[in-house]
Amino acid sequence: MDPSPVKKLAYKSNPNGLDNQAPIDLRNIQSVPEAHTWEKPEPHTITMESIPVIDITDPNAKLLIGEACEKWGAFQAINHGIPSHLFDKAEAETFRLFNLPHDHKLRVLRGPDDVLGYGIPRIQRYFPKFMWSEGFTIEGSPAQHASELWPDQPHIQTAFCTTMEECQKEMKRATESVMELIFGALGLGPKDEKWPKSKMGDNKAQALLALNSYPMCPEPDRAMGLGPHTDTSFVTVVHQSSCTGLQLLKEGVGWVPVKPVRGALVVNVGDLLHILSNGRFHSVFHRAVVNNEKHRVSIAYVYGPPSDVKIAPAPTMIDQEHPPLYSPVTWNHYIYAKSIHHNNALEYVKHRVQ
Ligand SMILES: O=C(O)CCC(=O)C(=O)O
Ligand SMILES: [Fe+2]
Repeated sequence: MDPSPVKKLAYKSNPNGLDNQAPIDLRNIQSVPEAHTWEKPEPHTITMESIPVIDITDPNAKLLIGEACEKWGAFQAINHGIPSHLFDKAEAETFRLFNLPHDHKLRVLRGPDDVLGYGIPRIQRYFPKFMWSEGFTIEGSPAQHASELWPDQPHIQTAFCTTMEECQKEMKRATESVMELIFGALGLGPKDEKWPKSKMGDNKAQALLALNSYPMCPEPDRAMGLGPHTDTSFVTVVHQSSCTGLQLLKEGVGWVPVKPVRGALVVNVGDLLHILSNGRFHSVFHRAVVNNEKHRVSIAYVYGPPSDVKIAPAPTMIDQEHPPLYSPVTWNHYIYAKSIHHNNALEYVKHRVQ
């Protein structure tokens, strides 16, 4: 029996690719090694524009979210009900993990085709240079990994696991509230028979908690925390703490920093939501830059449909002027397509008119 649907996600490693490697210890490095050097990454734009901050309990939230997903492909959600002290605890546990000696973290290194545990970013395979970051991915209880990380400290294992489990429970609840509004913005009401409740119900949605760590970098202009990418998910919900680093690509403007707002969750539209919206919602290119002052961490909840559900443009998004742009695709198949076609994966699932 497979205890975890998420483990089936097709993050296939590339035998010749950089994604097969273990992270190096990025602390105490005096200059950026050649394999980690990004030549002149485009600087961010100086602009007053930034993604909207939306109170999800506002009676207009559905409308505002729809506009934000069209214009930006992202927004910051406030009043989502997750108490700030839970994020303070989760952030403290995240630092506790990434501040461990490097060889301790390597005890829980992800295998080549594993999704869970410690490793380089999931998107590394798409880039010729290493990124200035490390990650730890959780689905459900991280107890097994915690016992390997802190073998003689059961109280630390318990604190880490309890916090991460609580964090997933709360992120799930908040993300489902946001998704309900997003579905509503697409004209898919809670009573809709066809979609989404009937398909997303029974707690079958797949989700991962991804802890990201960006150690201080001696030459931040020659390195990249996470290279420009879109997420494959419906949405990725990010708690980015007080340290800035996340930037979104806005057409005609450039790279726009996402200002940290205490307690807010950054909601990024992923490729599957772009498909569901028949191209109306924008799956946003984003990246994470690094700095030489502060070790930054972020906590991302990657949320998508159950493994057996094919995602296709919603019927409400289709009419004579808006024919379906994409063929139905499962999350798994889409991840596989993306591992081959990278940024052209959406083109690959474009509906081929006979
Ligand atoms: O660290 C961040 O702010 C962004 C994380 C992210 O883009 C991801 O986990 O996919
Ligand atoms: Fe991302």
